[in-house]
Amino acid sequence: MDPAEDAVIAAEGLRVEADGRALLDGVELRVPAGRMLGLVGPNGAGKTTLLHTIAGLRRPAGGRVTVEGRAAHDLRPRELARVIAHVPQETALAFPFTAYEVTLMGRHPRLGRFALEGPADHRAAERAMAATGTAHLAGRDVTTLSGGERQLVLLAKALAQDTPVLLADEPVSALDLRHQLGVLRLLRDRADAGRTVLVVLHDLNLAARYCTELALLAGGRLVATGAPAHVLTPAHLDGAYGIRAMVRPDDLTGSLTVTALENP
Ligand SMILES: Nc1ncnc2c1ncn2[C@@H]1O[C@H](COP(=O)(O)OP(=O)(O)OP(=O)(O)O)[C@@H](O)[C@H]1O
Repeated sequence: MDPAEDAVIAAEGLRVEADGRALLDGVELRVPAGRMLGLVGPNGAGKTTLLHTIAGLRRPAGGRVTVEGRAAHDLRPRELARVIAHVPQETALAFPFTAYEVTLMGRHPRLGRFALEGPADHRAAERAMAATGTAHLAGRDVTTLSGGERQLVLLAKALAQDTPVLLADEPVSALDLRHQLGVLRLLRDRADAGRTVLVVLHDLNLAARYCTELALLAGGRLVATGAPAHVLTPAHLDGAYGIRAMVRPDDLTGSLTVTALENP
């Protein structure tokens, strides 16, 4: 991440606390447009907390985080939703809307007060469902969908929102292999088209393969940021996860693969 480039997402000395404990401390991050940043790190490292803070759901206790130059928690929710789409880690859906209605809700921040969706909104929803392979679920009650189907519909909703910034918290955690690759390709294509994507991933091999850069978080602090080859080193992985790991380029994809070894 070149500090000279304009950052769409920027964190400076970011500190977030809960119950007097630091969940994030001294986080420095700059993500320019056109990048797909993979946020990786062990359970409880602070990945979701960082995503929530960028999305304005948490207020920093120190430092600052900005999106397109403005602090997310200072923006009104509708304003914010025109800039950031957020795919949450939790995919539970309480109300029996259809998958199409849920996807179309992604358009609501763009509508005027009391305005109804127009043809452009319906087209955006249909495109998002086609892109996520969920068109066949359009008429289904979302409370009856499988975990993976729900995850894809929530991604469709975020895509329909059509924002310059997309935050996705473990968006492939419930997906089969084909859908994992499809979703990560979709996110990478959006980044390559000039949007900014921040994605939390546990699978380091997929992270190395699809992300333009990685940020490795542990204990609320950034261990390393930059190109996958800079971040995914045995020393960093030992420091963050406490594992011994081999890191090699994959013969077929050329991207790095991490093989974690059991402790002797
Ligand atoms: N509201 C809260 N009050 C107290 N502690 C919290 C709160 N929210 C999160 N934490 C703690 O902050 C730490 C970071 O949580 P976070 O959800 O950001 O981790 P994560 O890296 O996303 O983890 P995972 O990979 O398990 O999803 C955890 O130890 C969690 O227990």
